[in-house]
Amino acid sequence: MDIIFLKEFRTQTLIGIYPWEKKIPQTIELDLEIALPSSRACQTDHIDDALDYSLVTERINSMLSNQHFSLLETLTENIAQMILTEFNSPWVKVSAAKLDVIQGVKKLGICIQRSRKN
Ligand SMILES: Nc1nc2c(c(=O)[nH]1)N=C([C@H](O)[C@@H](O)CO)CN2
Repeated sequence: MDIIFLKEFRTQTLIGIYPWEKKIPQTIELDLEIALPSSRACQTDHIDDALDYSLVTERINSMLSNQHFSLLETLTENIAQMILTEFNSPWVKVSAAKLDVIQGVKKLGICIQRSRKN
């Protein structure tokens, strides 16, 4: 299985359970592993045969700029389901972390793995 990975992808979004978190965007850090539907690009060297990772970051930025999630759980689930359906990936791992939100904890978050149901 071939995998595209994106590490320490930082983006801004409204996230959290508290009233201030519904108004003030926070930086979150995403780590993604995206299984590829095909390894064709390894032979052809054509972007049309690849999963274009720049489209993934654009789509995530667009999703997160238009929505507020209360929980990191729902944020990661929405990203995972979008990647499985829109990018035809068979399997995805999504981690999302908040930075410096609890004293003494540099990063905290959640990591989920999801597979496409055929
Ligand atoms: N399991 C979770 N616990 C908590 C979350 C969360 O998203 N998932 N969020 C918060 C608050 O929004 C907090 O991060 C604000 O500092 C608390 N617990």
